[in-house]
Amino acid sequence: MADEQLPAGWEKRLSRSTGQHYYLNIYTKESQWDVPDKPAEPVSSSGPEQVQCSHLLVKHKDSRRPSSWREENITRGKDEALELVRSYREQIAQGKASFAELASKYSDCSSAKRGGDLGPFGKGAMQKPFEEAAFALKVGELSEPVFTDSGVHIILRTV
Ligand SMILES: Cn1nc(-c2ccccc2)cc1C(=O)N[C@H](Cc1nc2ccccc2[nH]1)C(=O)O
Repeated sequence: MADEQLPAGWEKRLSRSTGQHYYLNIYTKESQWDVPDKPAEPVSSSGPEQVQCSHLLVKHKDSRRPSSWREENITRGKDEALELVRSYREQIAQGKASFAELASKYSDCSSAKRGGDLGPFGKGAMQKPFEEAAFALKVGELSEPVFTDSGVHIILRTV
C-alpha cells in the first residue's frame, strides 16, 4: 500500500535492523509490521507503556533482604507485616494520613525518603506481582496488599 493510502494516524518507517518497513501509530508510538487497514487508535489498546507509582513496603523475616534503613535485622513474620500494611492502607483510605507521610515513616524500601515514589517504570522493571498490580491500577487508585519476594506492599498509582 503506498504511503498516501495509509489510514489516518500511521507513518511508514524503515527498520534499520531488518531493512523491512513497519508502521508507527503517531499517537501511541506503538509500531506494527502489518500494513494498517484502519485509522490509528489515539490511545494504546495494550495499556500504558509506563506508569509512575509510590509504594509502602513492610518487609518480614523471609523477605529477600530482611533489612532496611528503619531496621537492621527485620524479624517480624509475614502475617504481622500484612497486618501492618492493612492498618496503613486503612488510615490512608479513611483520610487519616497521606500515603507519602506513612511511606516516609514506615516503608522498608529506600524510596521511603521520597514518600515511596519509585518514579516512572515500564514492564520488566519490577518483580512480576508488583508490575501486574501497578499496571492494573487506575491513576489515583490504591492497591490491596501485594506480596513480592521483598515483602508486603501497598501501591499508589500517581501517573
Ligand atoms: C525498585 N526500587 N526502587 C527504589 C528507589 C526508587 C527511587 C528512589 C529511591 C529508591 C528502591 C528499590 C528497591 O528495590 N528497594 C528494595 C525494596 C523493594 N523491593 C521492591 C519490589 C518492587 C517494587 C519496589 C521495591 N522496593 C530495598 O530497599 O531493599
